[in-house]
Amino acid sequence: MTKLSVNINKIATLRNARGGDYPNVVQVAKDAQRFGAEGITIHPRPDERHIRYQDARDLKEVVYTEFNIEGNPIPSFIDLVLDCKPAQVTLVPDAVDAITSNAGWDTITHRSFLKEVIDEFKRNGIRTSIFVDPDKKMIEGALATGTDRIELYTEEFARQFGLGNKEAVQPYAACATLAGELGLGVNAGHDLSLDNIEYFKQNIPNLLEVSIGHALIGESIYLGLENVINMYKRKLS
Ligand SMILES: CC(=O)[C@@H](O)[C@H](O)COP(=O)(O)O
Ligand SMILES: NCC(=O)COP(=O)(O)O
Repeated sequence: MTKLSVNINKIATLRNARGGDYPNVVQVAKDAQRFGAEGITIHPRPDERHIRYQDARDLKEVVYTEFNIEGNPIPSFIDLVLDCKPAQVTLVPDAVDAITSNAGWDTITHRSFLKEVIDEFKRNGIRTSIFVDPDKKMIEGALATGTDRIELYTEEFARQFGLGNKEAVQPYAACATLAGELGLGVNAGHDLSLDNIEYFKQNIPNLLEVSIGHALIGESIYLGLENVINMYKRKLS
């Protein structure tokens, strides 16, 4: 079974557009779980352009499914995660000024840094995942960091699938197979959508979890959040 973790960054984007507290991210997290989400993902960025650090603290009180906090492990992020103690932390090497996540870790170059950070999270009982491109060398490098899981960065798959190139799933399938052989769990995310999720799921062995936000919230404008969550769950079952 593949778990659906709903990324609610875009709810915070909408809230922040007016400076108030509507839509309320805590209420949306509660509702998403009631509608069937098996996890809630947030990605607090240093400029707090959407999710704020305080949101993470508020959400930890209501997320009874799997709480997943993503981000670049700068000192303030590490402190936040250790304070919130989510079920999972996903490490993403995003630059402060990146519009969105745009690359996976070089797990070879950054091995000792990742290992140090991962050790600290694991000592605190937090499962770790690292965001990686579908490159076998990076999966092998991930093993040496001590991480529990990898998250396959799926933007290129989504782009190619949209162009009709279904073969683009192959490097992801090969990396998921290798990760399984090495004992690493496999998550995936970025630009997954109702259009591409079923094909991705069918082709990726042992896919434990997908985190989906941008498309899922956009689709919910037309189809409603409850309906969309259940559509994803059917495609992932
Ligand atoms: C890690 C990742 O893949 C991202 O998709 C991210 O969580 C989305 O971040 P933004 O919502 O800031 O684009
Ligand atoms: N880890 C990926 C994620 O949380 C959501 O990415 P996207 O669906 O907003 O592209």
